Amino acid sequence: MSVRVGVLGATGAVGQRLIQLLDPHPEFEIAALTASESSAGKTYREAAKWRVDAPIPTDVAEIEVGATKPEAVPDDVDLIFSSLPSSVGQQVEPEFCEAGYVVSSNSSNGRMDEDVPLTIPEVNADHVDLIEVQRDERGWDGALLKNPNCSTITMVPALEALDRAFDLTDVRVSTLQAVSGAGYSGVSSMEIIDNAIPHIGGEEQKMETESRKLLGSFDGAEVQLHDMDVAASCNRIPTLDGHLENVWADTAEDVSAEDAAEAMEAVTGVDLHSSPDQLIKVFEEPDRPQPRLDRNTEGGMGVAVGGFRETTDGVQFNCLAHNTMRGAAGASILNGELLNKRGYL
Ligand SMILES: NC(=O)C1=CN([C@@H]2O[C@H](COP(=O)(O)OP(=O)(O)OC[C@H]3O[C@@H](n4cnc5c(N)ncnc54)[C@H](OP(=O)(O)O)[C@@H]3O)[C@@H](O)[C@H]2O)C=CC1
Ligand SMILES: N[C@@H](CC(=O)OP(=O)(O)O)C(=O)O
Repeated sequence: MSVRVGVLGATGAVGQRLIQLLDPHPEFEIAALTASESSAGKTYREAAKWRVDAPIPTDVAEIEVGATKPEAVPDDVDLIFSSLPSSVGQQVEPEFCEAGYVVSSNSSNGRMDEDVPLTIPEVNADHVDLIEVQRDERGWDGALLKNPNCSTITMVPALEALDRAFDLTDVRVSTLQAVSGAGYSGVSSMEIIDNAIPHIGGEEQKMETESRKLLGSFDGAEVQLHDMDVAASCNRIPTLDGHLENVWADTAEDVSAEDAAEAMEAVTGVDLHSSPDQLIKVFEEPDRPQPRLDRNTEGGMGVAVGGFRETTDGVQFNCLAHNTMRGAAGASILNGELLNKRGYL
């Protein structure tokens, strides 16, 4: 039997990706859509300025959009996906959890809260059980699970492979991020065409902290952050989708370029519908991965890496992932599948 799901922020850039991925999903059935007061009461077709490069699903198009509050969502909805602005998520996500809903959220609010699990199922699925601690502390029947920031998701699977084999000590990363990461009206064409912007508010700190939580260890009570040092520099460039990152990773154990590529190539997906068979695709060509050519690796749920070089204390490499698929909507859905499999719904 399929799980009835609701989507908060369903009309936005990430919300539309969620609809695209949920409509044909074998485990989930879309039962409720919400957005701001200005969209509430309209059909989804009227409320959403549909911008996905595939037709709007006809059955979803006729659903009436509700206000973003628990009373507007039917009680028989088992799982909520949230892609709200973080200032709105901060306020309403706890209200949904308190009302008994389990929420898989893409928004940045609360990601570093001590009792909120932050997961990439292929990397740290065990952290999901932090929900038990959360429920004890907050008295919720529902639960809140987060996926990380899109730039963080892009590098962490590769870092995890290196850490497991060679012990990471320091990570330095510089990003080239697509405009879709800022939302449809986030960066004006006059700002970004023929340009690069060396500032994305709050992004560097997210990469530096969320990566240490994801690679941290969970002992059943709390997550100890990984003790590696991470420093990031984030840049917006005029690509549409796909964040490309240049990473320098220092390790305690000796590592060659070949060893690093082999460790990453060996990473498989997990037994969840949206997890690819091979999580990390290694390119031999020195000029790959590239956003336009490689962002749809494994249907947008894979990570592409290449450009390996040995450095004095470790390796340098490049990595790329689709920021609204693996980096946002796909990540939330994968977390929803994890919640379902672990019996949290
Ligand atoms: N774009 C991306 O690649 C990524 C985005 N994110 C994060 O995901 C979240 C959504 O991003 P994105 O889809 O780009 O944002 P959009 O601005 O495109 O969409 C925001 C959504 O939230 C709704 N909304 C806005 N204000 C309110 C409110 N006061 N009450 C209820 N609903 C409201 C909007 O409804 P309405 O249409 O009615 O205004 C819309 O559905 C953000 O937290 C963002 O940081 C994370 C990773 C990647
Ligand atoms: N800041 C990211 C997208 C984003 O919204 O991230 P977060 O989920 O951490 O708010 C970008 O601009 O590409």
